[in-house]
Amino acid sequence: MLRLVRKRTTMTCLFFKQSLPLIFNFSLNINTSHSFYNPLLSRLSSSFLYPIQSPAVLSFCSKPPGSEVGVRSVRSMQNSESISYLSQREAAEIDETLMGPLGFSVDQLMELAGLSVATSIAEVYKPSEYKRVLAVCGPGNNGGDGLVAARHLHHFGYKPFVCYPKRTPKPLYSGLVTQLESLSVPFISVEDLPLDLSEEFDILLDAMFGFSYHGVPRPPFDGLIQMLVSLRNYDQTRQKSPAIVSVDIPSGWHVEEGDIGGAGIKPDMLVSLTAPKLCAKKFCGPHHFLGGRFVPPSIADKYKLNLPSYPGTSMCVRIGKPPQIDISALRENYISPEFLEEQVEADPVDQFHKWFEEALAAGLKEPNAMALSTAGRNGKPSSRIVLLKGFDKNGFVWFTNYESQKGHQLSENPHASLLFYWDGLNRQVGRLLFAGWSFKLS
Ligand SMILES: NC(=O)C1=CN([C@@H]2O[C@H](COP(=O)(O)OP(=O)(O)OC[C@H]3O[C@@H](n4cnc5c(N)ncnc54)[C@H](OP(=O)(O)O)[C@@H]3O)[C@@H](O)[C@H]2O)[C@H](O)CC1
Ligand SMILES: [K+]
Repeated sequence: MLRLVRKRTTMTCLFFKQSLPLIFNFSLNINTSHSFYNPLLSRLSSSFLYPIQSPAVLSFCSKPPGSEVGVRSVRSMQNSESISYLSQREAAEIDETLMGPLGFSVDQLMELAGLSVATSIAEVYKPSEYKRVLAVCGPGNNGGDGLVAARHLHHFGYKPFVCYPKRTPKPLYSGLVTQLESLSVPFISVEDLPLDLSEEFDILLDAMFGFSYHGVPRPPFDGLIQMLVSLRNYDQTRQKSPAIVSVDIPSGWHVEEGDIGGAGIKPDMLVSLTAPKLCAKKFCGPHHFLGGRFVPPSIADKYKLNLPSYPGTSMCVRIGKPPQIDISALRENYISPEFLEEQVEADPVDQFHKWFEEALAAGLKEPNAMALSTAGRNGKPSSRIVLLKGFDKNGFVWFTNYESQKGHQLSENPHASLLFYWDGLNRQVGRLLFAGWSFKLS
């Protein structure tokens, strides 16, 4: 039974299962991760190939043209040549102004600085691959930033460890330590650190010294800096060595001149705070970020700061171009809970419902976005992202325009495929195959 009722911009497609029982085919394929092994996948696929038992009505209606969700603006590239750099004196002066006439407290600024560091790390190093973070914290505020960052990283799903050999007996610092202890973040003494840090950690957070560093490093920081230096050279051929992330200044570098002598730490990531210091011009690692989103216009004007603007609600912004990426090396190592055959719902729609609830609960962005693939009479497939507007045992509903390519293709060829990609749940869920569409326009 095929019914077509036309209205200007909307279309509802209905499938009446009883009238087309032989050509209807509905399956749900599951691909969650590498832990989901193929034999099971193939059995599941075949077991799901059955007609829906209830009277099937699959409908989809259209949105008027122009009502599509707006395209998000793409973050513009920042030219690192035009960025402002601060001298050591200017950095200290800005700090004093912020915490004097401008009414900030050190706790506040440190919290924002540490959060920026944690979010910068999360932008580049996913906890699925870079879980174990050792924060090496110094005696001053740079060390405090490291303690704050470690706490946020814990909440972001990383496993932080802290080496904090010269503790500052001020309430701010002891509070930060207590907060980490309450999260069971382990503190490791210098003596207990493994000789080869690369065995035990995926990220080394260098929060030893910031813009007040001077002279040559005193013990135990001389040794700690050497551990980071010996660990990492750019030409190293290890499969994977820990990423070194420096807070504000690579520790041991001259604040203005940089790595004098060239034997210092070579971080993979530098998170400059407020504005990059002069030494950051010498930074040639792949990831330079700016954090400390608290600079008021009076400071920016006074120091003629030319800094990239932070996108949206982000606490960090990349400076300069992202490194060239080897597309063939782009790969996540997914770790997902085991998924066994006996856990699968008998009805694929029930299974989908369960997963959709999980995707909603996980707070994923637009979990109802799905790739719809169709092919017209000529058999050439085309895919696009559409939004699921509802589903039940009768089918899945989305909006389309009757005059659109997909509208034409579906009217010529009723076969379609839906695919949901739920990143964050490590789940590429569901290929839903339909056949036997009929169209009702409303
Ligand atoms: N406005 C901002 O951007 C904010 C940045 N923050 C962070 O604060 C640091 C600057 O913090 P500060 O406490 O002024 O300085 P440092 O963290 O660099 O360290 C000072 C301590 O280090 C000792 N020190 C200095 N040189 C050496 C050395 N060669 N060997 C051993 N120890 C050294 C110093 O001791 P001294 O006795 O030598 O004075 C201090 O104990 C900035 O870079 C940001 O990371 C804030 O968190 C928020 C605002
Ligand atoms: K540092």
